[in-house]
Amino acid sequence: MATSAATQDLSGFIAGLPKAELHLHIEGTLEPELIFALAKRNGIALPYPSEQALREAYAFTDLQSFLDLYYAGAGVLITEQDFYDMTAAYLQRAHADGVCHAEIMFDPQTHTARGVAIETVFAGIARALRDARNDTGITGYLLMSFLRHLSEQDAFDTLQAALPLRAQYEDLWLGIGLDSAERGNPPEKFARVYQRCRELGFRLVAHAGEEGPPAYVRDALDLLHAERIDHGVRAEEDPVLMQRLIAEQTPLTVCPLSNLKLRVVDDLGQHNLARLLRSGAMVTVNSDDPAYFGGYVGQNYLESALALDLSRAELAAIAGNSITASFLPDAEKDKLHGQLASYLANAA
Ligand code: HPA
Ligand SMILES: [Zn+2]
Repeated sequence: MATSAATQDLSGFIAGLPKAELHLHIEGTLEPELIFALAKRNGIALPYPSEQALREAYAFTDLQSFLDLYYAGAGVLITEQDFYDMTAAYLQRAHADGVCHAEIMFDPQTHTARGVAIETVFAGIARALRDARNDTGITGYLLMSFLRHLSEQDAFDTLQAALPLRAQYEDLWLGIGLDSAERGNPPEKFARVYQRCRELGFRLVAHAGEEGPPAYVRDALDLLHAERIDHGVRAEEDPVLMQRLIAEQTPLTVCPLSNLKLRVVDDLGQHNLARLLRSGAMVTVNSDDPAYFGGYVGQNYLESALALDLSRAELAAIAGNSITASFLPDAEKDKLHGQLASYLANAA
């Protein structure tokens, strides 16, 4: 893409915006270089001759074609140090992009199914979060996500296995998510799991309306009691639902480059992000699986701004929404909103 002086200037403005990233799968931050390094460290043979060849395989046609490679890539994660290294690399990049706070999804079932202990997964990710907090001040929460292509029982078993770890990670593990193949795996499949998580006091998010129909968004709200909708872009096809999302200011964690790479939209200029924002929806911009979709959160802001003609005020509104829509305590949100306001005052 063009890197004119104006684009560089915009990119700098975006990097300086204090923001939260709310839709990020940590396994989706595994860059080909790290996949190869971890494969070597763990004595795992990869079916690609080079990092470049792996990157070239990232030509997706839909969500499932991505998920197949994403789960295969995660197969190099074996030790606590592997989970640490992956998470530390993400947090460093996020910090450079002006992310002050990240709410990170992780998929324990992807790892436990391969014989990796759930304790190992939690420990490596959590250690990186705590170190990054000390080193750079970036904060993070964890959203443990259930794979929706697996059974309700598998989700219950995962919850059961994770709960003994809750006290140890109570500063980090705040919520529950739902990801993987959406079509054919409607929210209702996990209504009882979410009910249990709600009773346990977890914050609730769910992917809906990425490839699935608007009814999945409605059911994520009504049956799962999701407080935020991950993606949600297809909600626009149902005007009544859209009015409800606006009235209730339900956050949508939109991921423009993901939608482009997974062919939810044909080109970024046709993405509904700007329309949703301008109609008053609580939209945020996020990277989803940045190693696979061609950009971290700053790149998602930048390419969206260029394709959709988002003004600097609109970009700042999106950053403000990300703070509002986070699960941070109100005092922390106020602090970040204050930082955003002073940044804008100085940038003006
Ligand atoms: O965009 C996504 N959608 C569903 N599941 C996922 N798991 C990682 N990324 C995604
Ligand atoms: Zn996602």
